[in-house]
Amino acid sequence: MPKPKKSIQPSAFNFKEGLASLKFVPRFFREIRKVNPLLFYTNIFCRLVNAALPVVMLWVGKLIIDEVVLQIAAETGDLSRLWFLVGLEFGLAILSDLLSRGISLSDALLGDQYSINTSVRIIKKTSELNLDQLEDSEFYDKLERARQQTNGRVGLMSNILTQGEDIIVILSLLIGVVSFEPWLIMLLLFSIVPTIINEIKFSGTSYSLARSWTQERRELDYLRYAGASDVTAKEVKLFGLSNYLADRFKVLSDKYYHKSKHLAKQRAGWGAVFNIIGTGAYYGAYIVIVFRTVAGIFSLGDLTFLSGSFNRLRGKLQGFFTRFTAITESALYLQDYFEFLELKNSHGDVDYKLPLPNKIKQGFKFVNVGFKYPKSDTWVVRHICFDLKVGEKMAFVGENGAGKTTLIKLLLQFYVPTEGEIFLDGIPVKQYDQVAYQQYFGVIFQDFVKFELTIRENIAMGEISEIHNQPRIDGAAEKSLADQVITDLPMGYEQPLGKRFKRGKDLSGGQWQKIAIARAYMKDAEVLILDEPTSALDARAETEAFDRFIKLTEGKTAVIISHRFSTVRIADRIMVLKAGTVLEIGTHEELMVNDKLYAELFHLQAAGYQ
Ligand SMILES: Nc1ncnc2c1ncn2[C@@H]1O[C@H](COP(=O)(O)OP(=O)(O)OP(=O)(O)O)[C@@H](O)[C@H]1O
Repeated sequence: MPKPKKSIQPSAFNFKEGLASLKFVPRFFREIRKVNPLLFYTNIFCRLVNAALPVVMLWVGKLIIDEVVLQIAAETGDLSRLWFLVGLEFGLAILSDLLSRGISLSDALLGDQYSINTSVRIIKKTSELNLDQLEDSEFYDKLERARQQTNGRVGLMSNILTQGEDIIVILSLLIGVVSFEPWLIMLLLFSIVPTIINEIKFSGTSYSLARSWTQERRELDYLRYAGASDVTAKEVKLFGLSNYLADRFKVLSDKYYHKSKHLAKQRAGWGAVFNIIGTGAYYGAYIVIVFRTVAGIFSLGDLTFLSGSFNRLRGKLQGFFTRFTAITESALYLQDYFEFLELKNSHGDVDYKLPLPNKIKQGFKFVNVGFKYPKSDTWVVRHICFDLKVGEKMAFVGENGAGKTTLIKLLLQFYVPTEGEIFLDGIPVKQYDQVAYQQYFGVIFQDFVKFELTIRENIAMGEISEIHNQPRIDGAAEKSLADQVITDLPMGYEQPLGKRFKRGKDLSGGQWQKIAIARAYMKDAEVLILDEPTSALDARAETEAFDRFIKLTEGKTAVIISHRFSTVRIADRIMVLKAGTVLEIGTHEELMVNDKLYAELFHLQAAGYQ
């Protein structure tokens, strides 16, 4: 049984850190307000009115009891004031109920809208970042914590607003109690101090435990996915992996469970002890109030008002402190979310970026380019020098891991070369505006995305603003041979693909590739790159796809990566890579004469077909 790698301890939590995280709260509220100002202000208004009600209701209750006592003693028979007071209390009770429901409703609606807004921002932020950042596991930890932000923040919002509401309730009740018996406040303080100590002791521990487990939680999510998803189901069944994955999941989650159980038990144990002390203090106060009432110092109404107010005050104050720690913990997640939003593209902000030429004039030039992936000491490619001339069709070939895809990623500025420089029309590519630069390219990678959306959307992803431009979509589908796939589907372009959704239809590997290639044609890009997108096509379809590609992209610059030499040979020039360096470069005929790796591999494949 594999064991989780390290022992995870929640780091010691600093109470000050919790307090400091509160500085994110104003920004949080500004964002919620922006999401729906009307709902936001309605919520605040309802809470303000609701906050004034408890003390008013307790006071009306006191007046009712005093009136009842008066009526019993005086026997006047005039009950109109009593009925008025009862009616008033009834009205207040209904108002309080309506306000509470209004608050819950607006909390839920605001929370939903805010979570949608947060998810959208996370998607957009992710798209702004560079590939080296997206491929980093620390990035995934940040993303995971930011994602948690999207669900849990409804609670934070209502906690903070309830806190504000409770401050008003506490102040109004305090004024009521102090005006009768100032010393009761001493008892009150005594009754809540244990709660405060308890909260300070444990505040932040849940957050620091959860934070220290971010990576393991991602691992758990992944194991859940690997063990229970349509994508992995075939192999899980065939290799009998279900128990292995389930056990691995259980070992890791049990470890978390034990840690959080220990924390929860400690919290509950201490909480119970401190609560008993607090309850003792309350009953001390209650006994004093009862004695004073018996001695005739307080009326019966005063008794109910004071004991009611005291009890509520204690409850509200306890709630205030408990909620306070919940708020500081949640605000720490807020900090994670805002930190995520502030992530900068790793290529940095450069004050001025050159505009791109409308048309490429000369082409690209790699000068002594070398690259190591982040956090790696290995040169994946090195001393790479070649030209990709405008209008040229170039093919990259080489064994697995030779560095072909890496060169494409460098050309696309997904990564910056560790040494050397890439030029476009004589200017280093990093001087151009990166977003505009990447728009130059239409690329289909070997691991292209199978969007589980309609065929129309899958093709239009190449140029999404043209999704309703039927002739353009038809043209792209025809060029990539996807039109044959579409004709056979009952819903045509509107056919949802994949198995995830209702009416979805899955395609064969080759059919998916044709749809993906249509995406490249959809974009009227200056440079087209096909990174092994035809590996699942049958031999006839692949040859046809490449022939078409060469013809249809007449005048455009293109790069093709393929392991099939029979198709690669039609490229203008072929670059052969070996272990990250350029071994040979030239036309098919030149390389055959050269009689090195290309000629060897070509003969090897040709022999396989004989
Ligand atoms: N994101 C990454 N982080 C670290 N190393 C990577 C990453 N991507 C690729 N590599 C490493 O870089 C080397 C070159 O990979 P690359 O994908 O460029 O090869 P390739 O020639 O396209 O191979 P194939 O024909 O198998 O697609 C490999 O050794 C690979 O392990």
